[in-house]
Amino acid sequence: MPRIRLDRVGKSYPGRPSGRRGARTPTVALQDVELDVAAGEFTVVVGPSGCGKSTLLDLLGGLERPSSGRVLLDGEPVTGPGPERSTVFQQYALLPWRTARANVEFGLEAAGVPRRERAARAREFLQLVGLRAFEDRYPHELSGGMRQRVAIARSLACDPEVLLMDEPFAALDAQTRETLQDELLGIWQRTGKTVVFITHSIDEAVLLGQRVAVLTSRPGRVKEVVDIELDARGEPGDPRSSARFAAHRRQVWELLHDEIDRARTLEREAVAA
Ligand SMILES: Nc1ncnc2c1ncn2[C@@H]1O[C@H](COP(=O)(O)OP(=O)(O)OP(=O)(O)O)[C@@H](O)[C@H]1O
Repeated sequence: MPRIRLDRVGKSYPGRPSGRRGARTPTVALQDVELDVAAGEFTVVVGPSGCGKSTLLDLLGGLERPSSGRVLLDGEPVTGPGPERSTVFQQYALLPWRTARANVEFGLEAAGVPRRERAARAREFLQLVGLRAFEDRYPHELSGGMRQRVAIARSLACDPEVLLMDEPFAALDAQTRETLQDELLGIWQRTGKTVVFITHSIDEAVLLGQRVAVLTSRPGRVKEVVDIELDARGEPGDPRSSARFAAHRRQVWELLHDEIDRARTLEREAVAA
């Protein structure tokens, strides 16, 4: 049984009232999405802007309910958020009045973990993301990359089985982004978590994903799932410069290209309407 199964999932949002009668045309964000994610797998989702990627992650996180179809976790329908899933967002949602360590402890408090164990676990996970020396710093004393590391440590400290990541590195400079990509891969290899990761970057998708699911323009469906085979993953040298990386990159780009064009046309039509 897959850890996650999206079974013909659709999601519509009520549209804004428009016209003299105030009629609402619903926005169909996702339609008939089929996707399985095995336990321990790193799956990346890419797709044109507005095709429903964040919606997909919200459904997995239990923050939204599907309008049709089923979202299953270990065979059971997802009915809300749960401790076995944790989301990392693009903007590091840290509490500014808490130190790095207290931010990591935050989720553990909610889970009822005793104080001593909280402190030890928070330190362990700050160590894992290379921030042990910064545990007493407040968010405003940390760089963007460090803050995002704290957010990742906070998610991991609760030991979720599934890590949901919504463009977690998008706001970072290129160098910090590469460092965090490498760190995340290392953490994933060590911990064996199931990861669903959303990105706009094809390079990031090919580097991180064992599989890359390419969505169509809205309403988003799975156009194709590309298996990424990068032997270089465990080898010395940067996998980004391998010939296989370039081939996968091209493959994903070709799948995405038409969808991005279609999404732009739809956007232009919507503006003109
Ligand atoms: N709460 C909401 N109410 C109404 N419409 C929404 C809501 N959330 C998302 N949408 C619409 O659903 C569609 C999909 O949005 P979503 O944010 O999931 O796309 P996305 O692929 O993550 O976009 P981007 O790549 O630009 O971040 C968009 O047309 C968006 O306007």
